[in-house]
Amino acid sequence: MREAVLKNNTVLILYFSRHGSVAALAEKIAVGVVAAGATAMIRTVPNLNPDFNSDYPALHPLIEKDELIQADALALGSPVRFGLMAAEMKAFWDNTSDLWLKGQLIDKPAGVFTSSSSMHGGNEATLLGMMLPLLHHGMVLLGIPYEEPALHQTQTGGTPYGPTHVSGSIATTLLSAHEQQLAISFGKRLATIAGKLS
Ligand SMILES: Cc1cc2nc3c(=O)[nH]c(=O)nc-3n(C[C@H](O)[C@H](O)[C@H](O)COP(=O)(O)O)c2cc1C
Repeated sequence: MREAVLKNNTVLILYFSRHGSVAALAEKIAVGVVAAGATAMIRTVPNLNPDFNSDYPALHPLIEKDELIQADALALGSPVRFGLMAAEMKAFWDNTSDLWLKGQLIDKPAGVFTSSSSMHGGNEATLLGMMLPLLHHGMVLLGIPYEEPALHQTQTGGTPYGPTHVSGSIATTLLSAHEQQLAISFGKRLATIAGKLS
């Protein structure tokens, strides 16, 4: 963290996760948010798949749109689904045109995170795609600067576009040390910039 936050801002960490990997990243981002002196509000979105057979019990409440308006910053997470964000998360954003019409998210800092099973399975493409609705809403996008040593060192996940986890073929939710470090650093940065902008 470069500077302390100026007041107790709230960072909304909004994610979808089927097997817990994205949820594990969300928890680490929250650690960074809290370390920077801000409040972490973790929320999820409803499952849409009728065949859904998750081994991950959702631990966090479903998002209410007012919470998105009230938050000072946003970290948005989804698993990679064929190189894109999950339909569940896309459906959430497809239902935000009322906020868009009123410009209610303009100038809020935001960033994105994801988990893929394979190293080159589309995690960066997914992160970039997740940024697009946030840009349409006028949000201020943040990634992870290369001053963070783990970004140079990682042999697992973690990108300048946002935190990632490579869960592997057995879909482990255990994050590597570098993945954890980058998620924490990202949370600190979101909280710090939110404090500067508010
Ligand atoms: C329908 C579907 C599509 C997927 N597409 C990809 C993909 O394109 N590339 C990849 O590496 N992993 C892909 N995966 C694997 C998930 O992204 C990966 O297991 C991720 O870690 C799951 O996150 P979660 O544990 O939070 O649900 C896909 C999984 C599903 C169910």
